[in-house]
Amino acid sequence: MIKIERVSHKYNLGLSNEVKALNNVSFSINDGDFIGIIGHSGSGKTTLLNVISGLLKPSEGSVTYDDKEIYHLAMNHTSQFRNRNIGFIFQDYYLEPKFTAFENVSIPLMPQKEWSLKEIESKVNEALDLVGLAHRKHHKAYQLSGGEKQRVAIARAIVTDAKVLFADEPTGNLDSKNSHEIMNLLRNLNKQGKTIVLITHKNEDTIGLSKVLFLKDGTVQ
Ligand SMILES: Nc1ncnc2c1ncn2[C@@H]1O[C@H](COP(=O)(O)OP(=O)(O)OP(=O)(O)O)[C@@H](O)[C@H]1O
Repeated sequence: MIKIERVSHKYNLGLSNEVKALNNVSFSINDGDFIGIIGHSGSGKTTLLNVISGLLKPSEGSVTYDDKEIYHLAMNHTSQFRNRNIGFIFQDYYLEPKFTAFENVSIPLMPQKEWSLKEIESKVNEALDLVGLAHRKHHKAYQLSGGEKQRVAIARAIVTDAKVLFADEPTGNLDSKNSHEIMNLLRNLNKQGKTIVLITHKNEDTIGLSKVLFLKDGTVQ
């Protein structure tokens, strides 16, 4: 379970110029939830996602995973915790364009020296199979369509067996057919036990989710 308690965040731009991006946000995420975060541009969605996922220490408040406060861990433990437990999916995919689909998906397994090359190969193949892209594994990322790129990014997010997936507008660059397919893939991963936190602009993406939070000016409505 993830608990977000009294989280506020200010970006300090110097010369007493600051932006209050989050204001006293509290909610919890149960294991197996599929949470949607929706809100207008600038309402604080990405800031909130970065705070919950351990990328951005908030100015105030706490984020705990099973009673472990992530921002109290030593810096290297926070990144180790993220690498093992959390997968990220972004609107712009962030793939290495000249790496193959297979190589892109293998990247998160590299810092965890516990895997042999054989184990890495089987995990990557399994993840690519799960997203329906086994037949494109030797394609370089730049040779893939947008929908295929997002599938590779999802395979990369799940290859470490991460329990929680954070998806920041994963359908933002896709047409409606591909968006629908990516949302179905995320729904299936959720049915298989992944906890998912999704940021979206699109109301239709939030249909059937366990909880939808509407953010306005940094506050949950
Ligand atoms: N690094 C930063 N430095 C200063 N201000 C920032 C920074 N990042 C975000 N902000 C400001 O914080 C507020 C919330 O931004 P955030 O990116 O969280 O919103 P968002 O809801 O994700 O927006 P969008 O839907 O447009 O991506 C905005 O007013 C933004 O200008």
